[in-house]
Amino acid sequence: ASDSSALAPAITANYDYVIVGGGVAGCVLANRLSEDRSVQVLLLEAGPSNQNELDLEIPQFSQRVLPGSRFDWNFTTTNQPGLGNRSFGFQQGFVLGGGSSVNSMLYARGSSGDYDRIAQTTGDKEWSWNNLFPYFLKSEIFGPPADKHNIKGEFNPAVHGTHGVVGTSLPGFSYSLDGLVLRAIAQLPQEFPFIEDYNDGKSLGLGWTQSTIRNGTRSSAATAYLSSDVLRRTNLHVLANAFASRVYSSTNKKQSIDTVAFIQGRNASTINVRARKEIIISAGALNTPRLLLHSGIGEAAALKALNIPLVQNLPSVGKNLSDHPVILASWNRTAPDTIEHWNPAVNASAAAQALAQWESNRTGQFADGYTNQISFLRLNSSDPAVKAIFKQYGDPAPPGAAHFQLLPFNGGPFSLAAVLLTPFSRGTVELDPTNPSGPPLIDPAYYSHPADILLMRQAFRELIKFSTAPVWTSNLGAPLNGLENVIASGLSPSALDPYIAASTFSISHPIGTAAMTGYNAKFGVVNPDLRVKGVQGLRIVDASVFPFIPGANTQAPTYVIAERAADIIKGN
Ligand SMILES: Cc1cc2nc3c(=O)[nH]c(=O)nc-3n(C[C@H](O)[C@H](O)[C@H](O)COP(=O)(O)OP(=O)(O)OC[C@H]3O[C@@H](n4cnc5c(N)ncnc54)[C@H](O)[C@@H]3O)c2cc1C
Repeated sequence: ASDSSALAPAITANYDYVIVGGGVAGCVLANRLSEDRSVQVLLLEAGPSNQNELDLEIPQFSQRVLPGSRFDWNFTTTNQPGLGNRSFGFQQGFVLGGGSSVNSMLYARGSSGDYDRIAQTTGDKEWSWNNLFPYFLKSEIFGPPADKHNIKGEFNPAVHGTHGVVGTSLPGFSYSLDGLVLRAIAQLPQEFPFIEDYNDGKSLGLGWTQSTIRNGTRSSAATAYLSSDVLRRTNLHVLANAFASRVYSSTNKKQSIDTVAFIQGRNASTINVRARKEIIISAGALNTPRLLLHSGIGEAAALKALNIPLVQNLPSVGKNLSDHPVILASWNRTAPDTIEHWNPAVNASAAAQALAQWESNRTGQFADGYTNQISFLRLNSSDPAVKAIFKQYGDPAPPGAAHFQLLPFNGGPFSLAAVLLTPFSRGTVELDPTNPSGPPLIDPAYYSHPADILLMRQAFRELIKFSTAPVWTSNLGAPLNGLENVIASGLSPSALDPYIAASTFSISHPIGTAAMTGYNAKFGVVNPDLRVKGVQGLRIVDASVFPFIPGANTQAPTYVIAERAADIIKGN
């Protein structure tokens, strides 16, 4: 299954394009660039193949793939002063398909303002929502849910692609919780309006989750863009278990990058491949800056301290790391259809039955994702506390865009997650001076900007408001894990802030560490055409190029960046 030789024929010394990283962006590029059969494309992926891995196919298994599995890079953050000095695992996909092979499959594009802001700040209007919209449709193939229920009123067909490759669909298994959530928003329609489709670029409210699931099976960048017919292209070479350690120039012009050094498998010797046209780094927001720094592209002083010869002084490499912090609030809930009911450790026969059903026709509980509703919500700017934050720090969301997301999880206990979509804090990815070739130092710097704790407090207050809808009175039990004290305190900052610090974790949406800025900007890593500033032959295409974190789960935005990048590279 994860035999890389099944994917790749013999390596040669030269290709037209060498793509480093077979995740969301890398798979898109491998597919689109190799559509031209006259060019030779090599895709290098550090992790194993995704093929024949049941854990990566069954949607409901997404939560058991990570953390700490062989499909995770197993990174850890540095100690976070904003979180009581805790550090924790920062999950990233280590497998063909990258994050999309292991993630929670939520499909969300963000608001038009997320993209218009990129267009504005980079001076390239082609990055605007209106221009990118066709690329969303190009990448997507929207299909029926696993249970084939009538989905009229649950989405807007006008904003979805039906001829693309990444499968998307609405929930394919219903739970008693679904009815409770809908009743809760009907009881609090001002704060939590229903939205038919949150993917039209402007919708705020709570609606049915769209997930990257097709025919009851995870649709990842690998299954979608590297399907068997694409892998049969003789001009596309996909190599798994191939870790790129450096990009460099084979000539005496050190800023003309044309070679990738990589190692395939443990203890293997280094292989060098040349790209006749260009090298594209798509290693993700944590590994892309790591590879750039190892290649001498980064802040001159930091590289000198590490004895890495300087190729290009770009102080912004590894800076501007942004991520969505998330906190959970949980209550006791007993119901016959919480997810635990199908957990093999809790109910082996129900789990075996669900597996048999999934194997026979790709339906049932295992064909569904983890949360059947999703929301995109703005903080209420007429609330005095919110007003004060915006007055002092500015409104971090583009006009009409969400500040936070609430996600209900059908567990017993029942949990509500609050995700801060618009953090001000910026962190870093650096090489570890004590072990430069080891894992990078990842410092998301949560709540290092004073506004973020205030914003998270407000998001949490909204979460608690949601939990006061009358429907929950008879359907939820006691609050858990210290939440009872926070509620008893009337959500006072002295109780709330320690709760937030203790329960914040990452939703694994890192971006921004090789940010795109205008051609004449004094900072940033890539130009609007995604070429590395001051370097020839090298482009970056992945989540690291976002200058601002989108107000959405980050895979759909990354798919669209990569689709447009493919056209830029092909000169379309
Ligand atoms: C646990 C988890 C849950 C998530 N849930 C969601 C969700 O529900 N919805 C959503 O929209 N987003 C979600 N995301 C985020 C989403 O998956 C990412 O935003 C997306 O994958 C980013 O794409 P990328 O191309 O930038 O990087 P990735 O998809 O991470 O791809 C990078 C690839 O490069 C490879 N690589 C790295 N370094 C090297 C090297 N030196 N040599 C060779 N290969 C290398 C990696 O192994 C990886 O396969 C989640 C992510 C995780 C980890």
